[in-house]
Amino acid sequence: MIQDVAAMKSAHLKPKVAFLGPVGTYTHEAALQRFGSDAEYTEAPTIAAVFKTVALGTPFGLVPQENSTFGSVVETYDFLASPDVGQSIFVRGEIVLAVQHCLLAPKGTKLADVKRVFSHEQALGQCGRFLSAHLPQADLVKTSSTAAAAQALVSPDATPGDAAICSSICTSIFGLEKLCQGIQDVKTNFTRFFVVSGSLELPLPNPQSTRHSQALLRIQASSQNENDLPDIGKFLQVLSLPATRIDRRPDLSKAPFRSAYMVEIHRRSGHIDGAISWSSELQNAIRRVEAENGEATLLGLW
Ligand SMILES: O=C(O)C(=O)C[C@]1(C(=O)O)C=C[C@@H](O)C=C1
Repeated sequence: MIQDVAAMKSAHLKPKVAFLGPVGTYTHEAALQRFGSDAEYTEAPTIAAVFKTVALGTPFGLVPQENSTFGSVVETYDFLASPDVGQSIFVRGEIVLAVQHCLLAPKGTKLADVKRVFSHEQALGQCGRFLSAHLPQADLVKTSSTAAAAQALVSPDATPGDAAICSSICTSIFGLEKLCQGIQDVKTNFTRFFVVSGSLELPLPNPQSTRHSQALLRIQASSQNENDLPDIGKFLQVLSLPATRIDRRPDLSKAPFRSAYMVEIHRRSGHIDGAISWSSELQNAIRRVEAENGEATLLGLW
């Protein structure tokens, strides 16, 4: 209890925030926008490591959730499908960032010299048309983040002809040269990030709103009914709340081909000031799913 109070106070004064590193990723930029330059930042090498760092006690974390061109970030949803989320990690907010990708390479490299392009699979996907039009022969190498791709170009393993797709800021961080900019397929390209925390109660610094109107639930078939294919339509019907998106990942805790559905819910606007609280509304909805032999877990509230 004393520890909880201390954690709350320190989260407020100088928040500790884990992000997908190294410095220079879009996630770092989103974290700086949300928590400011005074926060104490921890670089995590992968998205899974951000979640784990938060589960182990770092109060906040930032993970990419979806890109407006390439879609859901699979590594994030794989973690949201796992039992840790909803127990020791919760989604507490979101932030949207405009993403303009650049092609960077060591000084002196020309576009015609490029043989390998390093980047996060999201960035490679968002620049698919540029890559097939300008570098159709290049090998595409997936990295854990865009800044990790830029870092690879200055590592001892780098070879001439290596380039990276990443943010413009990596030019100065890693001493690289910009070969092209704005290379993503769609000019207006945005990524949405989730703010995650180890508890639903820990106060967020500079909260965007004190009234929660969004939530994330994970819906699965209950363990007793593993052999029946669950009727997700039925679960959504009894949920009886506006579901604005559904993502599906394999449910690794059950039989093969079973699903975990991550369902984003918005509170009906007329209810925001209503007598029943948003979390009570959600608890009632969770009970209705359970009455239909489903399992529903609250993964976040913001
Ligand atoms: O690699 C980064 O820079 C990230 O922050 C990850 C990430 C993602 O996973 O979507 C974030 C924004 C861009 O869409 C590309 C990559």
